[in-house]
Amino acid sequence: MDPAETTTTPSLLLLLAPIAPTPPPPPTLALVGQQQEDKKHQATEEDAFPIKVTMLPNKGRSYVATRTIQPQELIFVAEAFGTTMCDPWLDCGICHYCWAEILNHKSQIRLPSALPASATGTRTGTGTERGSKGQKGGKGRKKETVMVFCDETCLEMYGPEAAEMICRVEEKIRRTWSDSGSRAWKLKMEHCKESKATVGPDTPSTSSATTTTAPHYSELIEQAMATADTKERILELSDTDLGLFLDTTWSAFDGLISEQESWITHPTTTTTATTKNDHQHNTQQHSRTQAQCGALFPKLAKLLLEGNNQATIAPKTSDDDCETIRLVSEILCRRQIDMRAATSGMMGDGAEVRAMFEDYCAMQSNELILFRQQLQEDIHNQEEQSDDDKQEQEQEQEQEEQGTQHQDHKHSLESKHDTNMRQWRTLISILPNHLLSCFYAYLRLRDAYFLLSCENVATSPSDTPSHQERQITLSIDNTFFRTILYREVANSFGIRDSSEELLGFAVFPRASFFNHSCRPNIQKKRRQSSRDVKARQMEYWSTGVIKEGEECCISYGDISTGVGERRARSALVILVIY
Ligand SMILES: C[S@@+](CC[C@H](N)C(=O)[O-])C[C@H]1O[C@@H](n2cnc3c(N)ncnc32)[C@H](O)[C@@H]1O
Repeated sequence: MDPAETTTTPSLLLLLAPIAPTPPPPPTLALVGQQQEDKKHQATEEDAFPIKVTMLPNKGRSYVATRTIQPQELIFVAEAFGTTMCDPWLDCGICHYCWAEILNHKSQIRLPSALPASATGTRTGTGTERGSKGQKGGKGRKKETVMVFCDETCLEMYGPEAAEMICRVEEKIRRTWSDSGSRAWKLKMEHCKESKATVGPDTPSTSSATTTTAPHYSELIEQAMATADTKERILELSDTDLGLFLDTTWSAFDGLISEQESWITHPTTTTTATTKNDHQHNTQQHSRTQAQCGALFPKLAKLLLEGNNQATIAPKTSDDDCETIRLVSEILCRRQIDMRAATSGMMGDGAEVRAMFEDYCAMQSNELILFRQQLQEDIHNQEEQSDDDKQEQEQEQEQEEQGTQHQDHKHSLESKHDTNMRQWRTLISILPNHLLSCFYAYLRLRDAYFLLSCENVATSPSDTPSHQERQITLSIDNTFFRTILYREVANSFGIRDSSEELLGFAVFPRASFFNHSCRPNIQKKRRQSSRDVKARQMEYWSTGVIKEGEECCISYGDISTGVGERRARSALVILVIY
């Protein structure tokens, strides 16, 4: 974003309902430091933006005062970039945009996820009494996936296309994964024993036809195992090496999923199957229906993520997963909408209050720290196992090793694919359980996006041009997913209502450079007014005099508050806003 634009464009939000005092608009995070330097030479001291980002020893980046800040000064306003509502509140009269309670308003907008493909946007329904907060969790989940908004203003601010897409993603996930047990679909993996058999309508039936340029997942698995092959060795890796190890492992997982997707995208597939016993080549024709595609991923998850003795992976999509998935989807939607607006030069007012995806990416990632913490916990839990368990495990391990040796003997008969899967299982057995849960959430997300993209391809010709213009298509790879996930866990704020009920989480990139202090000199305050778009914004006020050069800190609240509230955030600091 052009810094000049951030200081000259008036904020729509501020114009609509200004509050006093109005602070100077904050610049884009990435430009904060530079802009403050520039401002020093232009503005009087009182006008100068009062804080800048500085590196502090052992604390990383932090906001410090660029001048004396008086008590009760409004430092800046930030708007949530990504939000996610806790599952019980999804259809309980809380506006998804401004978080206001809208029980008594009659203009709720409901967005059934099963919109016809030709729908031009949203369906406006009449507000109903159902969905009061009192119903929270009481009557179970309704079949309809909805997002409710105070009125069209809130919906428009949120983005109707984003809301629609998020509903569709969620419904896909819940439908596809809920009855996985009843489906009887055989994975291609079970048929195709050639490690690199390529799929496609015109693919010759030989494994040498592979055209992949990226390393095959088997190479990536080998690469990861060569870096570290036990939990303890992983813990010894430097930050750089651990980063590479995680990149490689996630890319291997991506490769395994992509192989399945490429198989589905070509409805008539010719594969070469080499059986263990007679090495005969069989050509099989497969036709994939939507239902079959939908059934593939739960099977894939079972195949890929089973085998870790310690794994406690939920067989169904959990509410926690859905919260994470909604947040990731919202951020991806917002990114696409912003990119479109930037391309068309229509960023609109309020751009200086709003954060952009680049601001989100500038936040601190907690991936490495979280990984190490979880691995240490896993090791600690393992050590606490009773001697009996250990003995049992040793026996199992012995048998496994014997089996492995036996398998090695039979290596010439074993397919390359079986070997790959064995290696993959060995790799995931040394990963923390929490990472496997992340793999699950990622798989669910990719699955939903993939199925939706199949639907879009099938239905888009009948769409109106205006709908196509606004339509969002989501796709994700592991890098994007991790960028979003591990920044969110380190930086999200819990959003609470007046009775301190946790409604959901939101990320305010502008506020992400505030470090924690038990004696904070900055206080955060959510704009509360009902049906006011500003309710999605956060204000940061000084609590007393802050001298030039002094660090500006907020209180992250009771650190233990967040633990257990959300699996994805376990063991992390949760910023709590009242
Ligand atoms: C919201 S971010 C704050 C900005 C962060 N320092 C950065 O460089 O992006 C939260 C992270 O900052 C660090 N942090 C926050 N408060 C701290 C403190 N009082 N002492 C040391 N580190 C702190 C921790 O790494 C924490 O996970």
